[in-house]
Amino acid sequence: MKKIDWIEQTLQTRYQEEGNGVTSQELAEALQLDRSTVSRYLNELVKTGRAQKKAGRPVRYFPLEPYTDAGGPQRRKSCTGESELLQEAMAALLYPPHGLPILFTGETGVGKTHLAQKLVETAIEKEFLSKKTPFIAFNCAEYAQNPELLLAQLFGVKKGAFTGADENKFGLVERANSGILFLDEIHRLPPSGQEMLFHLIDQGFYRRLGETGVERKADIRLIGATTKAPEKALLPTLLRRFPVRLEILPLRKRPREVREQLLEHFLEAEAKQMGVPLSITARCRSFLLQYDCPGNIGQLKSDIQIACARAFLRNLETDGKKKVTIDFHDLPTYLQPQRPVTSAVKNAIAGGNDGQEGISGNIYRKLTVTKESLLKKKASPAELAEQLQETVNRYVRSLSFQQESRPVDPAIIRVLTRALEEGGANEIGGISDEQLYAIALHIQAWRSNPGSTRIARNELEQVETESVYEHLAQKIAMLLEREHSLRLPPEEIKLISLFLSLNQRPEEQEQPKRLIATVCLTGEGAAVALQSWLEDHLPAEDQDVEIRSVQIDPQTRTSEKLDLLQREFRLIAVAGTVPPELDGVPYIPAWELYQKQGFERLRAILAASRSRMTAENGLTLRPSEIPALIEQGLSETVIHFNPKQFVQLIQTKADTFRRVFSWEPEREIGIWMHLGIYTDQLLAVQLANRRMEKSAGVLQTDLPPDRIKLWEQFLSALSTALHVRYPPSAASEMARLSTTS
Ligand SMILES: Nc1ncnc2c1ncn2[C@@H]1O[C@H](COP(=O)(O)OP(=O)(O)OP(=O)(O)O)[C@@H](O)[C@H]1O
Repeated sequence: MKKIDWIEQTLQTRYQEEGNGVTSQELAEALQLDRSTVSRYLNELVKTGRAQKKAGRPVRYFPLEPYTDAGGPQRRKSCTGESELLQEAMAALLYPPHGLPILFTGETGVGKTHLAQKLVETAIEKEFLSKKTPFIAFNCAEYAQNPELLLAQLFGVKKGAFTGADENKFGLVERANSGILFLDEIHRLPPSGQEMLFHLIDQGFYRRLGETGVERKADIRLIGATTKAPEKALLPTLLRRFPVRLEILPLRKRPREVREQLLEHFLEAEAKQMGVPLSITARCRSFLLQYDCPGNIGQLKSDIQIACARAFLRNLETDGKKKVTIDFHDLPTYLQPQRPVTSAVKNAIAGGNDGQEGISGNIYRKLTVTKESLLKKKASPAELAEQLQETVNRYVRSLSFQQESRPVDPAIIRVLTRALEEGGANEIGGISDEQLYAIALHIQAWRSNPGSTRIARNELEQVETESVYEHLAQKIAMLLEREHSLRLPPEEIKLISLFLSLNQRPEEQEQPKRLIATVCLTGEGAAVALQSWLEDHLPAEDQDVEIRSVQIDPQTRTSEKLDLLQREFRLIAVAGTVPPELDGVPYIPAWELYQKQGFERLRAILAASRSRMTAENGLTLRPSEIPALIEQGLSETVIHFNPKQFVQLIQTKADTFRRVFSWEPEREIGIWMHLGIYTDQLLAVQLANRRMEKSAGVLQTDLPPDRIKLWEQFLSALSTALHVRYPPSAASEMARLSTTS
């Protein structure tokens, strides 16, 4: 940076701190420059209109224009209303000699990451930083379940630091040297990591994991971000290292103009992608400007993207019209409680809450290309409509924000549940939750606007449903009338019986579709990114595999959505940043999947799941293929023991286990993978000298003792070979996992 810019910018910062002008002596001290040099530059700034001075003794200098505004008034009015924050952050980022660490706080989706990126871009644009300045962004939540790995990612690892660390690896701190390190969800750093970080901030030195000798030097400017109250989430010692803390307000607390500007900005961006003129109805615009948006800018953006995709689809279907207009019905379904149930609602119920960033690629181009290729293949209009709708549904699923916020009246759910119970729904195989929700939403829609559902009575009457569903639907109608004075017309009752009957078909007739769940702690970041990556990379023969992103509860490691999905699909693998509590389903960490071996492992799982699909034709995975698959699977996942040795140990006992538990091959792989990952986690805890998790003692179980014994013996052999200590409950836990319920 040029000296004059440096002086101008320090003048800015000082002025903000002190408010009543700065003397050349004060500036000279702050910058450790000679006073006469500083005076010279200050006068130059005054001459060129970038500062002003107030006569007196001593003379005081004031900044004139915020330096972030070199882009002129247009820029200052940037759609984000963020210029003051940027200005403050810029002053901190460039504060000599190495910048001051900055902490952005604010609810999810307020734009913390966006602001950090913008800050660095602006600094580069204005040549305060060189174009080559590295900017490394890392989300600490992604490895929070494995603190060792998290620290290894950040600080690097020394070869041999632990089993599996077979080469020296440098960390992100090294990559960010002489540049900027952005740590999102910084509160996820374990205390030891927070300590390493403030040592780095204070001293400019750090060590790779496992290194003991000389420290390494790194000169980084640090930006942290957190959704938590920093006083509660960070160690006080680290918190004190952040002299500049900037809170980004949630959308609801920001002026209306900010929302207007954001709306314009996102619409413009979508119009650009569409390549056709885009407009929006007044009703829709005013809705978007005032609706409750708990996911902040991220949600507003994804809601607008959904509306645009739907409007574009309508335009594509009606053809001819060259202009796309977004109207109220294009808004995401969960914003429209009075909207009748469509297949999109059903899909959204099974798949919502999928995040903000959207699937990769341009949805409009995808739609246009799909349409053209289907037309070439001479697809029927119905097929065309179905395919296009499905493309939009996938997109909506990947963007839909917080399905939980879709309101369903619990009173209606209660009536439905009671009617189904009393009507004997269990005897016909039960009704799924998704189905229940779809019906509840429909009834709710009908109640708030009885004319809106426009049911074609005559057509419905021609559709046959079995009497058992008609009976159930009658029962629902009766209870609704009795308890809520809601009298459903006959066509509505018929429709409900159709909803009920639809549920039964797929399970009886077809194999459920295969599913890969991508998971992370928010269900939005890594999970969505992985979902779209997988959608682009699935082998041709596995294109039928459904991929859904899911949030995992950090405490329980479970997910209701995943439970729901498993009723509809056959879950063959989970990939992501947190291994969920799941029996017998292989888990592939995200970082591994992006590497060759990880992807190979996924291919193996896909192939195994395909052969299981054709198992009825006698094509199934052979037991002899299993060890190689496990070894391959574990080789990139585990770092604390040698997978080859582990597999050899398994093979000594594999036949016995197979005989006792009669696993299917896929299940067997899952069980061994589970044990491997579990063992690795235990070793990680033990190696880090952390207290071993409190064992619940031997589990109360009614499993046959010989099965538990078998596991006890095997775990004891593993204990000796791998130097791992299993808690007393491990054997019964493994026996429970491996026993088919
Ligand atoms: N001022 C803005 N102008 C344009 N787009 C923005 C702005 N702020 C945020 N966005 C967009 O909104 C989305 C969410 O923003 P971002 O990821 O920065 O939020 P965050 O506060 O970091 O959220 P989280 O805490 O969940 O990580 C991103 O797609 C981002 O590009």
